[in-house]
Amino acid sequence: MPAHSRPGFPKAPPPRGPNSPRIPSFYRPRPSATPPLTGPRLRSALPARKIVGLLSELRPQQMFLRAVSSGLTSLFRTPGLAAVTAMSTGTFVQLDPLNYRDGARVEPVDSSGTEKAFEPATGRVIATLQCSGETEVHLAVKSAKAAFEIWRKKSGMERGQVLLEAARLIKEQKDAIATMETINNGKSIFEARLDIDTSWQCLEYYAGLAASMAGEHVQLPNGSFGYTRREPLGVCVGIGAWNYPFQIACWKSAPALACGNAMIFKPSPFTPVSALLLAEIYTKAGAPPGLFNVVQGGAATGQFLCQHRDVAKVSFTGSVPTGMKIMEMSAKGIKPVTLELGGKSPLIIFSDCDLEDAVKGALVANFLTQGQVCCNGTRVFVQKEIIDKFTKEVVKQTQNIRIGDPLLEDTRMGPLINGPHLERVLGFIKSAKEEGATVLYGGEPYEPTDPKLKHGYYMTPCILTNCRDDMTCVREEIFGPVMSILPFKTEAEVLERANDTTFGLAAGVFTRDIQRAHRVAADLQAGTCYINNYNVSPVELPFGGYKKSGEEVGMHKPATVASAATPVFLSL
Ligand SMILES: NC(=O)c1ccc[n+]([C@@H]2O[C@H](COP(=O)([O-])OP(=O)(O)OC[C@H]3O[C@@H](n4cnc5c(N)ncnc54)[C@H](O)[C@@H]3O)[C@@H](O)[C@H]2O)c1
Repeated sequence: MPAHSRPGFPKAPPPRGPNSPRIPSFYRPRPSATPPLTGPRLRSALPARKIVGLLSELRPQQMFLRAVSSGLTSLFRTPGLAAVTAMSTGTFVQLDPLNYRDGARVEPVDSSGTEKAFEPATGRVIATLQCSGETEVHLAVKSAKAAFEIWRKKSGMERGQVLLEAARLIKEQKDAIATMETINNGKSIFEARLDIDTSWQCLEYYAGLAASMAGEHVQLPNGSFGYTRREPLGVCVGIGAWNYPFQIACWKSAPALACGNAMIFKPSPFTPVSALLLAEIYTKAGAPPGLFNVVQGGAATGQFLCQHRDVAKVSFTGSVPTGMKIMEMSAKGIKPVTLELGGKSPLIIFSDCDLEDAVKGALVANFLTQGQVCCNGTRVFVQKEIIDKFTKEVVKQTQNIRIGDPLLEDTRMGPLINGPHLERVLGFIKSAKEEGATVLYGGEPYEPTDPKLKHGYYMTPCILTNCRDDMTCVREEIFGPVMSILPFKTEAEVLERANDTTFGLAAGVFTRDIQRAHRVAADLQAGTCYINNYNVSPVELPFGGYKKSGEEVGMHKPATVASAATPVFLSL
């Protein structure tokens, strides 16, 4: 999941009707007299739940911020999330409990160890989380089951109202949530705000769907009739990645809750903080306590969740190797699973493109969130006639990307998520050079001039040329700001090379030839294909993958985003 608010795209969708292509997958499929349908019938649905309001309004006594300024350390109660908005890099520490159960923050009753969460911009520890043990996971499931019994009896309209209120609260607190996201994840505040927009939009979207998801009436011979009902699955588990922490929590919980389920969400241990804000918002919006619980932890906690006999479904966002384990565990319990996994997506730039847009598109496809985006178009295929011109311009624009304190308004690239990940990304660049690639620009550790950022995990965005399809940097997901440029001659050739991958999350094409654009989009084996744009993710469209990028059981329903908007420009 991306997850993915994308700049330059039309604004907030209104709630949609039942015929929308994006059907939640958290309903229990029911036997039907009619031939099986794709979409609603094949998919299942997640739990719905209220939003708990602001931290300050809910439990001011539990929210502390440690402010470090001018060498002095003070501990004070926050006057609310608004205080977070006003915070600067290097000052936030989260001391509240990070689990959420029965409508309140709690410490887990048992734990399988602790994990430290960092502020990537400074390398400071901002939270130490207790990894929930088996007993805590069981308590979270028990609490969610009780909430489910209340929630499943609500009408779709009632569930939609709670989701709408939650969306409103997110909107109201957008800047504060975005600030928290930037502090814990490192993405620029400019991007974090866009993520929060697609978060509340998702809740609004499913709020609109909730009341209209219905079963069918079927006429039978001799005046008899039959009908189908749409029933929620029960307690669903959401497991998230660290690159879009709040947005992933919303994108998983909104469809689940809209369909009448309860959800237990486990964030990545790298980004434990913002899911709590969503839990509090749901509670404040009127969800019964327990409907959206948060348990913190790593692999062991995730396994307890997946293996729990009362968990009906697992929705996972993360890497392919973990996705395989999740699928295996879920198979043992005959549980449906949704997998949103990694990618190595192609971006194809034909010589008849609008070059300026194509360059912007390549930047957006590679450097958002410091390149830590699942659907990034990191294999940039450029037609030979324009490759020199394209490369020169893309290097020029990349040099202008402002790297630094992610909370500053004009920063466009912040730090990577942590030290080991930065080392891993730099390792890919080293091996690319060893295999014969040329670094045209970047790919080095970077130290911003501001001394408080000295221990942050920064690097310069990297552009590689002289790449071949068989190189490690071209085949494997790097998950960092590394663009590989590859020349091509013909449409047929580039299609074959673009599809020659075990992934299939996204793809892009830049051309002025409208017929070619749609022909190529149709032949690309990818869950989403962008035409003359990249990395826009409207909530109305499905987001899934081919091959190892993951998908729900069922037919591929690839989305093509043919954009009239210009790709957002990353440099200032
Ligand atoms: N397709 C999408 O929508 C999408 C969106 C965002 C990120 N991603 C992918 O996510 C990956 C990066 O995220 P990551 O590093 O957090 O991935 P990861 O697979 O390491 O971890 C993802 C989550 O799974 C948990 N986990 C790890 N081992 C587990 C186990 N054995 N059982 C249960 N849970 C377990 C982690 O604690 C974390 O919450 C990239 O590959 C990226 O492409 C995909």
